[in-house]
Amino acid sequence: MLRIAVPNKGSLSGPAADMLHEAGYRQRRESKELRIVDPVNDVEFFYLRPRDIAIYVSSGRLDIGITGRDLLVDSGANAEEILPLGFARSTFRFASKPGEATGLADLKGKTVATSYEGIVAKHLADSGVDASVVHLDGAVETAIELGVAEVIADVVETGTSLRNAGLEVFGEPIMKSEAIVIRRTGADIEEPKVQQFLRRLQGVLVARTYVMMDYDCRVEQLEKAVALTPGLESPTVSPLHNEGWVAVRAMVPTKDAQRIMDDLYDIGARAILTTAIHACRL
Ligand SMILES: Nc1ncnc2c1ncn2[C@@H]1O[C@H](COP(=O)(O)OP(=O)(O)OP(=O)(O)O)[C@@H](O)[C@H]1O
Ligand SMILES: O=P(O)(O)OC[C@H]1O[C@H](OP(=O)(O)OP(=O)(O)O)[C@H](O)[C@@H]1O
Ligand SMILES: [Mg+2]
Repeated sequence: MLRIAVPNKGSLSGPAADMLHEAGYRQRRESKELRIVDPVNDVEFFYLRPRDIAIYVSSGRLDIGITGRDLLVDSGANAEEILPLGFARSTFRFASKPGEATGLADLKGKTVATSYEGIVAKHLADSGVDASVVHLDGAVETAIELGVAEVIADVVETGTSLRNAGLEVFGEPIMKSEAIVIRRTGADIEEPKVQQFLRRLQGVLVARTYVMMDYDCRVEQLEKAVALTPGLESPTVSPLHNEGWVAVRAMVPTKDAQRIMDDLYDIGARAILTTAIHACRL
């Protein structure tokens, strides 16, 4: 049975459970459940603190985990990213009161408050900057106002939390993060059960980012039309009863669908339809 660690709280937990549900796995009904078995799919899910997941997976007792890239790096655990999942996207950045710092060099001798001590200490050491780090569990934006630190290093998504605290980012982003699937470093990812799990999640990712597009066009316009909708491998082209016309079917990225429909219309394609993809295996 495949044993999988899933975040039980915070920004990662809801989207991770949604993705697993979309991939056809049974998920817990109550937030107090700490583990459930999905006998149909031969999988057991363990609901753990996001921060602890890399540690459990690195021990080898759990086969796979879903966590954040920043949490994996921060833990220093012996686990590696095997699939990015596209949600809980954020950057990890330094911030201070406006005008207090413009780059890493300004950190010398200062105190940096963060919940991600591992990332920050390594970044400072790699950059040869001598600054102290104070660990806080969360709400680190307040640390400057309350005199615990002059600088913070934290997760930034919209920037609202920083703005509300009157702080500004400075320097280059320390890292970009998103939810990822992890496995113990060096463990076999070709194992059939692991591959099947990854294919299911990849199917959800594709279903979320592509739509199916169908349209009719004149044979003379086919090459131009196909250039607009090349599909993943190659579009399906079927003859229509009306001579000189064909029906074309191809997957297109959802974000480009409206523009592609306009371009197809302009070259004479008609009956242009898009439909959602609910699941797929590429
Ligand atoms: N506002 C946010 N937008 C996107 N991703 C976020 C946000 N806040 C945290 N994350 C991501 O979520 C993961 C951290 O999850 P974790 O549950 O520890 O923190 P949290 O979501 O801040 O929850 P809490 O602090 O309430 O426990 C990290 O990968 C981080 O990058
Ligand atoms: O740029 P934003 O969109 O404002 O998002 C970033 C904020 O979200 C998270 O905080 P959370 O609400 O999880 O509180 P925490 O600091 O206690 O973790 C993170 O720690 C930042 O504070
Ligand atoms: Mg948080």
